[in-house]
Formats: sequence, structure tokens, C-alpha cells
Amino acid sequence: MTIPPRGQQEAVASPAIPLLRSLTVERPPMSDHGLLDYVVRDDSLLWGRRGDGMIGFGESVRFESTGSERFALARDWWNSVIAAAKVENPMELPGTGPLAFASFSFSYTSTYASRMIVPEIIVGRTGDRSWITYTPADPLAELSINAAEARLAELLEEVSEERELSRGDDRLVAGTVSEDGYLESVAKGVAAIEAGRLTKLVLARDAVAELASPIAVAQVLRQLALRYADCWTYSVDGLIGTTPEMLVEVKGQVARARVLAGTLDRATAPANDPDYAHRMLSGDEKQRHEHQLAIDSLTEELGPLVSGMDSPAEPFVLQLPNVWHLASDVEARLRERADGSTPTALDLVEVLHPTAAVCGTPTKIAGEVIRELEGMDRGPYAGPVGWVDAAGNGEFGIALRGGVIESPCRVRLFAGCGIVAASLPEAELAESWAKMRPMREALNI
Ligand SMILES: C=C(O[C@@H]1C=C(C(=O)O)C=C[C@H]1O)C(=O)O
Repeated sequence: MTIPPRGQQEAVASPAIPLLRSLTVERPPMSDHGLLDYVVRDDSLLWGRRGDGMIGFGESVRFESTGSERFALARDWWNSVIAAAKVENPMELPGTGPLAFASFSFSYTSTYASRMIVPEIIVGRTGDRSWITYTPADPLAELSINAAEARLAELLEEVSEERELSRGDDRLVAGTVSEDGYLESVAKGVAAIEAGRLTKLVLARDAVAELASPIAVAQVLRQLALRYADCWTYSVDGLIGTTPEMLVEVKGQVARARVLAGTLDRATAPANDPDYAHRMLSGDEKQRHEHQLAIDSLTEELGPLVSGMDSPAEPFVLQLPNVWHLASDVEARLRERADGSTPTALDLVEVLHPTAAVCGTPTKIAGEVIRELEGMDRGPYAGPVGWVDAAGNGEFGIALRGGVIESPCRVRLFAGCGIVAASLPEAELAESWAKMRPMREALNI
């Protein structure tokens, strides 16, 4: 066998970088529903909250990676794609121009391929500004506003079927982890904490929705978005849900995060006790401890990358339709690097994931104990999900309160709970059910 010269070897080893052409044009303001009017296809890519956000149609290019380098590989790929791209974007808003929707696995050991997808068409909205971005898959396609609108109209003609929700023949069955298995792993987790191996651990379980007819993804997403208005509703290549937790948002030089930890089920709350949530969360030592560990894990990792950080002294109580959470919004000013650049959303995701809100403290030991005790592959659950644009702006939530569509009639739901020394297995099991409620309601199962 002849060994090719070095240049050729490299060309073979690294996947070819696509030469993208992309055009963004501002559009008239949307209706009051905003982006929701466009959530009509089952295969769209979505990141949205209160009618703002981005929806993607079609696929121009994608990149997949696995293992411990999955974030770095994705970032390098995206940087090369952007460096090679021809971009026309007169708007200077984060989220305009070409962008990639992305979903990363929770663990480097997962068989789930982390993925970045650049859609052919993106429709976006921030308040009264809205736009369309066209990044054709075909290198010879005409790149103009007319071609973009024509392609969008074509894609919107193929809307998905609505599904009758009140069906009795759908079933929710045990996943890889049974309820008893979960109780046992929580008890073992508490024992590991008591033995001094770690301070906090997040243990999750799954359940499978078996549907009698194919899931109507668009319908489910609209319901999640309408009902969970304070959450970010996402859909990336079969991963769907509505998350209350922002791992990191980067807009220019500013990074923000919403840290959650500490949960109270609203379904079992007493009536006529307006102070209940505050007392049981803000006034409870176990919940406060769990929350503080999640904040510490974020601020410690963020610290070296920022020149200033605002982290509130007291968490607030976030009320969602299913649960209350202890929540803290952290804001930081990103520090300039020697070359004058600041960290991008993907840089920060790599550094911040996983926080103690979904893994534990200390991180490395918690990861090991999760692998020992949990007994399942989390796949993209509890991993970063969101988008990144050409300037490095982006929003990455933690993929919670969601599921993975394994086939049209099968959706795997996931939920987990922070375990500390004072945790009781039965209470954590009940909490995991409360966290599956958004998806169960939207699926009516
Ligand atoms: C792990 C999940 O949620 C996380 C765990 C929480 C807790 O233990 O109190 C609260 C919010 C999230 O950070 C999940 O929803 O699956």
C-alpha cells in the first residue's frame, strides 16, 4: 500500500467542510402568536419561548460527534463552516444569519450522537423584529428573498396531521429503570453520600409512551409551548420537550444562566396556603443546600471566563404549571481573550456541562456514581440543547421535561432528581413523576 502525502492524508481524515451560502432578510412583524403559527410540521427544529425564538425547516448540513471531545469537535466544525461560508445578513441581532440547532449527549459514554443541524430555512422572531434565513442545501440554488419565501411556502404546505388526544389505547410502560429499581438506586445514592463519597447526586429514570397511532409532534410542541410559557420549548431531530433551565445564553459579551434545583410538586400542595411554596423551598435547608451546590458548580466554572458576575444572594420561587422550583438567574460579562475575542456559546457549554443540577458534586465522582447506579444511557436527556449562530451567540437549555421519539409510536420520557443525604426514595420517585407531567399531559397519556 502506498502512503499518500501528508496533505492528502489530512483531507481524507477530516470531513469536507461545506461551503454554505446564506441570506437573511427582515420580515414584517408576526401575529401575536409569533413563532407558534409556524409550528405545523413534525420534522421542524424549534427553540422558542413566548412566541420568540427560531424554527428551522429542511436540512442543509449536519455534523455528529460522540465521546469526550464531542463539544470541541462540534465547535471546531462550526468555526470552519462559518469561516468558509458566504453570509449576507444585514440584521445585527443574535439568532439572525445562519445557525445550527444542536443537541449534545449528557455523557461522553453515551451511544447517542451529539448533533448540529443547519436548516435550509429559519424563521425567527425577537419581539417586533422577525426574519427569514435561507441557507440552501443545493450549491446551485438561487439565493434571493423570492427563492427563500417560495421554499418556505413549499415547506409550510406539508403540515402534519392533528391527532385526536382522548384515546384510551395509548400506554405508558416502564422504561429501562423500573420504579423499584429507581427506589433502590436512590437508596444506594444516599448511602454513597452518607459514606462520604460525594455530596450531591442526580439520579434519573425513564418511562416509555407507547402510542396507538403516530405522535403528532407539532401539536405536542404547541401544547408544551402554550402551557409552559416560562420554559424554552425545543425540538431537535426527535428530542422534544420544554425546559425551565437555561444552562447558558450568550448575547454579545453577556452570558446568562437560570439555575434550578429544589423542587416541590404543585399537585399535592394544600389549598389556601399561599406561603406554602416559599416555606417549603426557600425555608427548607435540604432544598437550599441542593440549590446552592448547583449555583456553586456554575459560578466556579464560569469564574475564569468572565470579568464580572451577578449572582443573587437569595433564590426566587419559579412557579410552573406542574412544580415550583428554587431558581437563580446569574448574569456575567465575558472576559476578552488575548486575541480580543470572547467565549462563544459552544465554548461555554463545553465548560459548564454538566452542572450539579443534573449531575452532582463533585462532578467527576457524581458522573461515576450515576454510571454505576442509574442503569441506563441518558442519551440527550439532561444534555445541552439549543442553537449557536455565526457570531457565537446562542442559547443552550438543559434538555429536561422531555423525551426522545424512538419511532413514530414510541416516546421515551426521562426525569431525574437531586439526591442529598436527607433524600427519601419515595419522595424522589414522586418528584420524578411530577417532572414527567408536562410530556404526559401533552401526549395525554
Ligand atoms: C433532573 C431534572 O431536573 C433538575 C433537578 C431538580 C431538582 O432535583 O430539584 C430541579 C430542576 C432541574 O435542575 C429533571 O427534570 O429531570
